Amino acid sequence: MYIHMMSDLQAHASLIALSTLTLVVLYTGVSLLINYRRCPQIKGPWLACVSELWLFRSTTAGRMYEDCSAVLDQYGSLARIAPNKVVTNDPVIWTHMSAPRSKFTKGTWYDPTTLDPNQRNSLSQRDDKLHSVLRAKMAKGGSETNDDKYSGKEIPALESNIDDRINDMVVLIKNESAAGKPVDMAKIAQFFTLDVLTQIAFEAPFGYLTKNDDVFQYIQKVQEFLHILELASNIPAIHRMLSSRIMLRLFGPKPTDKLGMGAMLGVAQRVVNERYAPDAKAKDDMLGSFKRHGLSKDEAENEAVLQLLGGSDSTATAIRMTFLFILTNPDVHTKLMSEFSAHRDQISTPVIKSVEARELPYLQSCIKEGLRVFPPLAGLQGKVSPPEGETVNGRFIPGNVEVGWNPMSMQRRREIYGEDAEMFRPDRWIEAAALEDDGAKLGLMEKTLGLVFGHGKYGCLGKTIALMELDKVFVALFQNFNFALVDVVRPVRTFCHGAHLQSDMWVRATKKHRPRRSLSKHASRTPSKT
Ligand code: HEM
Repeated sequence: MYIHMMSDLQAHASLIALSTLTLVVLYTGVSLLINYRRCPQIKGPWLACVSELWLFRSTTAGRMYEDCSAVLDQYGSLARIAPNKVVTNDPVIWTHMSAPRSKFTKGTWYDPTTLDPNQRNSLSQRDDKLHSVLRAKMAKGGSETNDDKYSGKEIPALESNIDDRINDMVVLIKNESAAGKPVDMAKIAQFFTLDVLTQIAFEAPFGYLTKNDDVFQYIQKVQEFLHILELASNIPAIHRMLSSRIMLRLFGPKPTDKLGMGAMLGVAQRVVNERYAPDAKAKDDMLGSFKRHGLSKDEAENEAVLQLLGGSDSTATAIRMTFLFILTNPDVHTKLMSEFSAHRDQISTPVIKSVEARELPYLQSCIKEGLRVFPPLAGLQGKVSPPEGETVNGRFIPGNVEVGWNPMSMQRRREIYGEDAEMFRPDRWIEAAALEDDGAKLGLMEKTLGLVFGHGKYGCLGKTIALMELDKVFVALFQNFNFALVDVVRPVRTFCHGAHLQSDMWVRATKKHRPRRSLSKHASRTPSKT
């Protein structure tokens, strides 16, 4: 009797186990099928078509950028990287999605770029109406694409502020090299961009260059945080988990922090409070412009800190990589120096003016080529298709699919830039300008290159500032110094987590002796304020 009961129970248990297993297999199979059917028109690695595991694995390994480039090579200009995510390197699709009246909107990728859980900023605002209201407030005149935001018109001292920071950078390199020390150009490039941006945002530079120090350990802390940010952007479930109130209270940046992003929020709070006080005097700078155009106190705080996140790593990468390409291509370096010599009388000292730099075609070609071969921002920046789906450039994109990009493979398209698109060759821009085709080729190249700053309703708000920095920095570096790489085997350490984390770009700098005005007379007199 007992034995009979036991065998009955065992049979029962086996039946339950089998049924559970069958249900799990069925559930998994149906889920994978449902996942697959969300976007069957667009092909990609099988794991990516049925689950988020492919994207998760690639992002945690820090290989998302290379992996997306490889799937685009394999599957064509639209490839699937998750059940409801695809990646593209097609400039027509990318331009279309960000056009002012496009029905595509910002996707979940942007959610983690919210710095304050109670307030979306211009980057993280996904509601198109609210986003355009915010952008219009931040822009002079509120033009549709708002390209004149942060421009010299809104901040009259912008150019002279950048000139002062260029002088600080030259002084720092001069001092280090006079002491016989190698200089880390990866660090110096970001000290420069952070000093420019902290001055624009908070009235005075934090003095990264003058102190030769990572003030608030901002660079170190942001580098640590970018890996998580990329993971949360690519995998919404991780973002939901990290953005819970408890997690934010425990680990989120707080204005009371002594270091990192939180410390920046603290400075932003203090400076904005002063500026928005009832008796505060109006000023002709970035915060003055924010206030004039109706940004609330909280919005101004958020936008001030967002600039640092959006504009310091990106511009620093553009400086580092273009510098490295010029330094390691002797023919390019020689042509650039010849251009500087030929235009010696038209180049202001100690710092070239932006309008003068725009008249130097070879310098401009180097800047364009650096941005092209190594686009500074590499996150997916996905835009969601309208619910009914849409056909763009001959490809149907089903509804509610997030389309991200891979700027590096977009900027190396051979049919646009030539068979040697992989190479840093500034002359391609000069050659395209000389073609007798009514500017067709050059126009296409410039339009495609422009996308490194985004486009239309989502275009970069800091493009004018970034280009002004680039106009000046290479003239200052290569006119003042001879450079040589310290480590020719590994000239720079570089990892990509949406932005490029770069360090250890050690060079030996030797001051050139040229009959120029003394730098010390023109060096910055702006006080540090941290
Ligand atoms: C070489 C340097 C830079 C590059 C390549 C770059 C590129 C970009 C890109 C690709 C976007 C996103 C476009 C999209 O969502 O589709 C963007 C947005 C943005 N950038 Fe930049 N950027 C640079 C420098 C700067 C600087 C210096 C600042 C600030 C002073 C800045 C502020 C912003 C802001 C506020 C946004 C959000 C715009 C919006 O969604 O309305 N950027 N940038």
